[in-house]
Amino acid sequence: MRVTERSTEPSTRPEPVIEVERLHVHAGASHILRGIDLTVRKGEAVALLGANGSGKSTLVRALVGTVAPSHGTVRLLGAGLDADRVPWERIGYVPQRAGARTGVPSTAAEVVASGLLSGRRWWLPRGWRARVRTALDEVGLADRASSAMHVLSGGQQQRVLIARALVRDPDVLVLDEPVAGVDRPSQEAFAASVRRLVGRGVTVLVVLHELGELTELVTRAVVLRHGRVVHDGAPPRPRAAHDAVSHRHVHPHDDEARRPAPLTQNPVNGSTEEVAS
Ligand SMILES: Nc1ncnc2c1ncn2[C@@H]1O[C@H](COP(=O)(O)OP(=O)(O)OP(=O)(O)O)[C@@H](O)[C@H]1O
Repeated sequence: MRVTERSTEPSTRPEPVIEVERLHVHAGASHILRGIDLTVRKGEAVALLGANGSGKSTLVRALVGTVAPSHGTVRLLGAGLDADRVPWERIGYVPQRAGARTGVPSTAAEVVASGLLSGRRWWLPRGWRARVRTALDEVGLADRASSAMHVLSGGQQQRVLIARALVRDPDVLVLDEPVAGVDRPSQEAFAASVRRLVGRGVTVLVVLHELGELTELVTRAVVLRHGRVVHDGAPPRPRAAHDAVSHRHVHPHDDEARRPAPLTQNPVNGSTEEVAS
């Protein structure tokens, strides 16, 4: 009998937290995601970049189960999305342009507390006030707990929504353009919280148009173009020459786009370009 040798060495790589394999998403006749493979491991801070319409939000929505794949698989924290065993309480999600207006005037603390409710649990857990306070403190809004949402700036409202995701004390945080159009203090507060979270071993996947305040923090960038991954590795470096708004971008055709290449990022609009060799 032939015995297959297997290594008894424990793997030193952190375990995968997000696993996407051959993911395709269609919407009507549109083929939006065209075979995405992506593994994010525990403790990574990954930026998902790409031009408008490249599929970033669709990928994130497929990850959290709000968009159904037409083909392929998604696993979160080791559980397949299709098997309905994902521990959602360990996952924080901030959707793109999440509306803070509910029709009912709510305070920041109430909005954050709603993050402690889940599909199966309609009551707040013991100690919820302290958790809400900690989450608001995390985004620099400890003093605004009892402020009504509508009196907060757009950036502060967005920070409250981030606190709503943080109040679960998640192991994984998925954010879709959390700082788009928000004021500078909110961007800085956001970067500071991500830094603390990553320091605690939380895995972060964040859709961004530009790395901005997160430049030093993000260790890996995944760039989408036309529904495909065209770069997965070191974050693109901003280049001074691209600062000009008038700068023209080259968008290669699909065939060229399949070839991964080193990229630089236009800091103005977040689009990426291949480095001239
Ligand atoms: N439900 C839908 N029906 C039809 N087309 C859709 C649907 N959702 C997304 N799309 C299209 O799929 C493409 C990818 O959209 P998606 O929002 O994922 O891109 P994105 O990279 O997040 O863009 P942005 O940076 O502008 O947010 C776009 O062309 C969009 O118009």
